[in-house]
Amino acid sequence: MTILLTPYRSNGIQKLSQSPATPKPGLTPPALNASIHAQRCLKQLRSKDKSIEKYIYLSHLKNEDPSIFYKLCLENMAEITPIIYTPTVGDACLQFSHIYRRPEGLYVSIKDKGNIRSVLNNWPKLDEARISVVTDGSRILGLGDLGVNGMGISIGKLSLYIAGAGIRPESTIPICLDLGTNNQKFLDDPFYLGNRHQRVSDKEMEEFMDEFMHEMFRAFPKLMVQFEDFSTDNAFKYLDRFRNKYAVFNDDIQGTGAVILSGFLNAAKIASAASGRPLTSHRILFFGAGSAGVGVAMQLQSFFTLQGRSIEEARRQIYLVDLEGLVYNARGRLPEYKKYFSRDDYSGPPMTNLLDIIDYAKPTALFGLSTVTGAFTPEVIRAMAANNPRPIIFPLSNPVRLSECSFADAVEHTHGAVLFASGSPFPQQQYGGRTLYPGQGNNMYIFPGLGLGAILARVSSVTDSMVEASSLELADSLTDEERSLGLLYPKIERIREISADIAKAVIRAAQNADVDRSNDLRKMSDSELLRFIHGKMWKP
Ligand SMILES: O=C([O-])CC(=O)C(=O)O
Ligand SMILES: [Mg+2]
Repeated sequence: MTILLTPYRSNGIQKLSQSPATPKPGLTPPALNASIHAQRCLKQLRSKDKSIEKYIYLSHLKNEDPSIFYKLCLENMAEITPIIYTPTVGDACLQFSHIYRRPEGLYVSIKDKGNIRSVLNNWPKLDEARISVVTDGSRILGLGDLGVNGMGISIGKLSLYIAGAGIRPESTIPICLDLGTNNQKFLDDPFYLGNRHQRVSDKEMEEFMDEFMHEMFRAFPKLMVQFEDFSTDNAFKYLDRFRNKYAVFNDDIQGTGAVILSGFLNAAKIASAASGRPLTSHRILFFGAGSAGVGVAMQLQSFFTLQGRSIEEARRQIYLVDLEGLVYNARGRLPEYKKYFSRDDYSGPPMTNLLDIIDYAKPTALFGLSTVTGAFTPEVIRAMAANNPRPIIFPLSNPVRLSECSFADAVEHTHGAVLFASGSPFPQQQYGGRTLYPGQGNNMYIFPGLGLGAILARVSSVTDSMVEASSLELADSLTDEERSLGLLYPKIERIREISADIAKAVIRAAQNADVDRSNDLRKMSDSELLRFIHGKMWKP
C-alpha cells in the first residue's frame, strides 16, 4: 500500500498506478507508516458522531488515498457500508449540493443533446471504462426526485463495486444525467448544482437517452451500464428499450428482484419446514407496486415456474397493493407495468385496508416496497403471525426511516417467529434469551458480482437467466454457520467471496445464452474460472 501525495485529482479518477511508491524524503513525516496510518484514519472516522460527517470524511479519504479507503472498507465492511451507501448515502444525496467539495463522476446534461459524444470524450480514462452506474436522479432511494444530487447514488454504488467485487477504481464511471428536476425546493436553492428547470418532456428525454446510450457504447466499447433510481415508468421503459441492444441492466428492477428472491428462498425453506406447505405454494403480498415491487414479483414468478408451476399458477400466487389498495382489473385503468399482476379473481369494492387484504389473500410473505413509513403496524404484523407459524416479513423501503416496520417491532409482535429482511440495516435483537439477526435484502449483494461476471465475459446484453443465476447463487452461498444463526443472507464481510461465486454463475449463464464474447472463459473448468475471477479482482 502506498500513501499518496498526489495533489487534486479531477473527477475522482484515481491514479493508482502512477502514484509514487516511496514519497520523496522530507515530504512526509519521518515515522509515517502505512498500517498505523490505516488505524489513524479509522480512529478519525470513529471520532465523528454524525453519519453525514463520516460520509464527508470518507469521501475525502477516497479521493486523497483510494488504497487506504478501500482497505478500510474491506476490513470494516459492516461498519463502513452504511456510511458510504444506504442509508447515509440518502442523506448525502439530499444534501449533495451543500456538502459538495470537488468534482467526481461525469455529468451529462440535456444541454449537451446533439453533442453528447464530445462530453463523454472528456472522461480522462476512455479505454479503461468497464462499468458505469447511470441515474437521472428522478427517484433516489425512496426520497423522490433529487435531480443532479442523484450523483451521490452512482458514486456510492460504484464504491461497492470496487470494494465488493474488486472492480478497478479507474474502470468505473459514476454518471448523473441532468434532465431538470421537479423538486421545487432544489429549484429555489441557490446552492443547487443542476439545471434550474422542470424535467424535460418524455419525447425530449427519449431522444436524449437514445443519443446517450449510442454514444456511451461507441466511446466505451467494453462498458456495462447499470441504470439506477429512474422513476418507475422510465425504469421499465428504458430497460425494455435498450436491454437487447446494449449490455445494460436495471438495478432496482432486476438487482432488487434477484436479491429478494434469494432471501425469500432461504426464508421460505424455513417457513415451509414449520408449516408443511410446499415451497412452490407460497403466496406473496407486495405492498408497493413500483419498479422494485414489480421487479421482485417478476423474479418470484419466474422462480415458481422454474419449479414446475404453470405461468398462470405462479402469477396467481402474487398480490400487488399500491396506494389505492389491492390492484385488480375491475378497479379501473392501471399503468402498463401493474397490469400483469393485476387480479382478475376479485371484483368487489376497492380493498384499501392492508389488514382486510391480508385477511383476503392469506399471504405467507409480506413485502414492503412502498416508502410508507410504519405501514406494517403491530396489527398487520400480528395478522401475518396469526396465519403463519414463521411469517416472512420484508420491509424493503430505503433508507431506514422509510422502512415499513423496524426489526424490533417485527420480532416483538411475532414473538420472535418472524423471518425478516429489510432494505436498510437494522440492529440485531435479543428475544427469549436468543440473539436474532435481521437480513439486509439490498441489491448490494447482487450487482457487484453480476457486473463483474458481465464485464469479464464481455457480454453483449444482460439476460434474465444471468440475473436469475446471480440470485440462486446468492441463496446458495450461506455457510452452515450462517444458516445455524438463522441468517437469510451471508455476512457482508464475505462479499468478495460471494461476488466471485456470483460472477462465475453469471458467466456460465451468459455462455448458455450465447451473449458472451470472451471465448477463453468457455474453455475453463469451474475451478479454473473461479481462480481466474479472483485473480482479476483489484486489491487495495
Ligand atoms: O440503493 C439501495 O440501497 C437499494 C436501491 O437500489 C434503492 O433503494 O433504490
Ligand atoms: Mg436503487
